[in-house]
Amino acid sequence: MQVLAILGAGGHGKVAADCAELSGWQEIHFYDDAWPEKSSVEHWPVHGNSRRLLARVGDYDAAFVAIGDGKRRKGKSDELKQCGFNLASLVHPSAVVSRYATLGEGSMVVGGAVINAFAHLGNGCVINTGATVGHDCVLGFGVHVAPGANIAGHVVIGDYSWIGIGAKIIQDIRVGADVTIGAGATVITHLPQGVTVVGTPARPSVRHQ
Ligand SMILES: CC(=O)SCCNC(=O)CCNC(=O)[C@H](O)C(C)(C)COP(=O)(O)OP(=O)(O)OC[C@H]1O[C@@H](n2cnc3c(N)ncnc32)[C@H](O)[C@@H]1OP(=O)(O)O
Repeated sequence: MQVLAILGAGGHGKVAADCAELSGWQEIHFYDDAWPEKSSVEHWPVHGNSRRLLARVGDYDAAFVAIGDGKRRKGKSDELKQCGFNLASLVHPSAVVSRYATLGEGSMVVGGAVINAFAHLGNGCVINTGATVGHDCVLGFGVHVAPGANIAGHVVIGDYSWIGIGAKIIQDIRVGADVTIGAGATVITHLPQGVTVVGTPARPSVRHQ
């Protein structure tokens, strides 16, 4: 029996469990640092917090970190690896991942997403529902491409950047690390590290009083 531990019993964890079951994992055990207050998620019991999980490396074929924040996801993934866990990558059966693409460990590709030929994704990336990643793209660690976002060919995206729901990035664009692209934005210029952009064409977000 193939048993997977999922750390993070929130909405992202539920999607991960669904992807895992549909892709052949036979048993899912959740862990969450809100345990014991949080004792279950839907019909899945929560078996402990991350400290408990670290002590149970021999009980699992692999672990998956389902924490939305990319930096926390990376931190917890590193801890698990150092303790000897294999990190699973999860691909929903309705997603299409080119045989010529590479997907880093601890990543998840959700239903209806497409990753095209010669795209290379770092560890801990999330390609969410119906998102597309074009040919020859390079995504760093912990990049989240939210549902329905589209990334054209030859785009480079730095570590931990967040591509908002329904956003578009045209071809050959370079997006720095820690960038946030707002929902529905259209990115047509290179973006420096740490910026938040919104709108079409995407511009730095400014709050008006
Ligand atoms: C399965 C899942 O659920 S995955 C989750 C998917 N969710 C997402 O992708 C969410 C993406 N997040 C957003 O779009 C957010 O609005 C953010 C990150 C852009 C907000 O960034 P902030 O810098 O905090 O923006 P803030 O809220 O201060 O707004 C600043 C200005 O930008 C505007 N703004 C914010 N978001 C957007 C947007 N997506 N498009 C256009 N304008 C926007 C605001 O209206 C405001 O303008 P105003 O002062 O004239 O009203």
